[in-house]
Amino acid sequence: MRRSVLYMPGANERALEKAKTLAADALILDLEDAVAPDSKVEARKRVCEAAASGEYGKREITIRVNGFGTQWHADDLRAAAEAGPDAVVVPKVNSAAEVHAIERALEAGGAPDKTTIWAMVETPIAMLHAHDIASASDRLSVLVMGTNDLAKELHADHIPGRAPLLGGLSLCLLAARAAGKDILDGVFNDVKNAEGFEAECLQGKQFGFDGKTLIHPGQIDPCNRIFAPSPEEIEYSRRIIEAFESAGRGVVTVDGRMIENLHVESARRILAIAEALD
Ligand SMILES: CC(C)(COP(=O)(O)OP(=O)(O)OC[C@H]1O[C@@H](n2cnc3c(N)ncnc32)[C@H](O)[C@@H]1OP(=O)(O)O)[C@@H](O)C(=O)NCCC(=O)NCCSC(=O)C[C@H](O)C(=O)O
Ligand SMILES: [Mg+2]
Repeated sequence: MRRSVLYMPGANERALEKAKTLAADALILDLEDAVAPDSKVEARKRVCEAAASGEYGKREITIRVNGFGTQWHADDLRAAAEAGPDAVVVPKVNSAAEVHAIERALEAGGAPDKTTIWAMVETPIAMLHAHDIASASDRLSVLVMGTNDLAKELHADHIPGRAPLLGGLSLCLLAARAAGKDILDGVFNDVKNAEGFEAECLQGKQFGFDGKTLIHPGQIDPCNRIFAPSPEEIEYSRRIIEAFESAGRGVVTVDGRMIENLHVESARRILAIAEALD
């Protein structure tokens, strides 16, 4: 499950420690935006030690390296490959060729097979290349929306409902699903605005995102709740499966709504998620 995926500044030892007790499904130990240039090298060492420590239980552990064209990129990738996290998160991926370069760097650095690539899509060109990126490699398992960078590049405002970003979000979702990959929604910056956060989680869930990236521990519980099947969804899923199976024909109605096999498949997916979370 990747409902809640928390970024943690790689230079913040207290946060790295605290994360061992948090209910996030996955952690992104960050070397990019949350780490000042002077602290990059020290943070790299700290984050790689944390990733290799095995002290984070069943949480997925990922390392976000600095991007292409930065002075830290190659050394970050080399160190991350050696640490062997569940995934390496690469910011501002713009093409399939960049995915291939990451793949080669991980292989050259001796990364274990379990270390996959999470590609961040956060520029206008990445929106337009989203399917090329998502399908470039079997090692790429997840697309991650970078909505702060995307809004910056678009000269867009951050507004409730995210109208300026919907085109990009949709393109990336289409790309991820067409390539059979997971996709995570971007972060919500206003950490004290619980109502706005829940509305954005719900929007992401309704769009079809697998989960959301987070910046604060207070965002984990509402995110886990919203991205899990609700009791109503579970109950409805059970009823439509039962109605369909007992009718023994191609189409039935439940609560006045048409139910075909494709709805039953969706209901089975929801029940499988609920069971996995139980
Ligand atoms: C946003 C914050 C700077 C807020 O910090 P602060 O006001 O200090 O938070 P609190 O005092 O409420 O913190 C309470 C305790 O929780 C711990 N904490 C806070 N954040 C985290 C975290 N992310 N992971 C783990 N633990 C965390 C504090 O240490 C406090 O602990 P304690 O003292 O024991 O009570 C801050 O939350 C923060 O730095 N968040 C992460 C920022 C970050 O990682 N940014 C980069 C990723 S987002 C991004 O880049 C998106 C993308 O690229 C895009 O383009 O959109
Ligand atoms: Mg970004």
